[in-house]
Amino acid sequence: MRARHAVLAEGLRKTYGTHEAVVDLDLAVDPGETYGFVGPNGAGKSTTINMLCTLLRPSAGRAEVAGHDVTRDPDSVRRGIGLVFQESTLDGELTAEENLRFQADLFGMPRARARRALADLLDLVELTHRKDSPVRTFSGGMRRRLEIARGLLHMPRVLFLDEPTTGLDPQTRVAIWEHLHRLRAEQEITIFLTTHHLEEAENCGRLAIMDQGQLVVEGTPAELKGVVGADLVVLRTGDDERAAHAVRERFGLEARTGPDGVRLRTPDGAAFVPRLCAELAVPVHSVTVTPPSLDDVFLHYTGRTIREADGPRQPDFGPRR
Ligand SMILES: Nc1ncnc2c1ncn2[C@@H]1O[C@H](COP(=O)(O)OP(=O)(O)OP(=O)(O)O)[C@@H](O)[C@H]1O
Repeated sequence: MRARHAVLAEGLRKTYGTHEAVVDLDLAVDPGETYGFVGPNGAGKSTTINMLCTLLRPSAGRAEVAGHDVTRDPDSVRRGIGLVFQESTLDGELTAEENLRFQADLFGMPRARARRALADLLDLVELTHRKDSPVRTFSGGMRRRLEIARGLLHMPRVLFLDEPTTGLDPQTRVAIWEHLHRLRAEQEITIFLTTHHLEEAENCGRLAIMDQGQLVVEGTPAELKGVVGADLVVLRTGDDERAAHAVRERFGLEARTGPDGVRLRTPDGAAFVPRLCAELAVPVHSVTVTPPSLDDVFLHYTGRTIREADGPRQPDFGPRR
């Protein structure tokens, strides 16, 4: 029988001495979901994933993964999950195929089944043409794809990915996500990942924002952004002052002029723009609509931007307001 939840945690806690790394965590992830754990460095994401993967014993509370209790039945949990860690654990001297075969042997997979699974997975992550090359000759993105394939070799029900695209360039990040979406659709597995890249979190069906060991809020990216509020609409017009005045009078919205044009906020920018252009009586040269970002959500709930919480980092979340 299939477990009702792919991942379930109740009052899960991890304490290191007096430091509470994870505090009374409750969560439930359905089979087939892509669930993201988002938060700055030190939020407790890896500690949580390690408890769920049976690599770390909880200090209190309980968790079930793929239908099995992580403390009472860790072997069954391990058989039901695949893992991709932040650091590469591939052997650079072995070829892609040898790395996978080594893993299949570890799992005691019968040869014929392993051969088929291996060929299918190399195909899925588009590495068949490089299967005989030593992994040391692979790019970062190729290695990560191979690691994902390796994590899937024994056909787990839940794939855990700790920071799946950290250290990869934005194009490679997008490519990895194309693979992840495809494999979720083709293999119907649950994906549970941690990330502190907010743009990556957009790929998840549901997100939990974590800060200082606690789950701050949970929801779909759209729900979370909806809580923060309105889209930003920026108009370039023939007469910005007149346009701003008309927006205030006609639509009752706050509108300000600035070097980039007229700025206003409204809950559904895309639906509002056609009406605005039709009724404004000022020529509109261009319109941009920017939805609230997940960074806005993080700020809303924690009082800090994720970058402030993280310390100095590269600006990789796109434009901020
Ligand atoms: N073995 C340990 N001993 C003591 N403290 C630890 C240990 N492992 C983690 N911590 C602390 O627990 C907290 C949570 O760490 P964790 O690695 O889970 O965070 P994270 O959200 O995964 O961060 P990152 O994105 O940097 O991996 C941090 O304050 C960390 O310093």
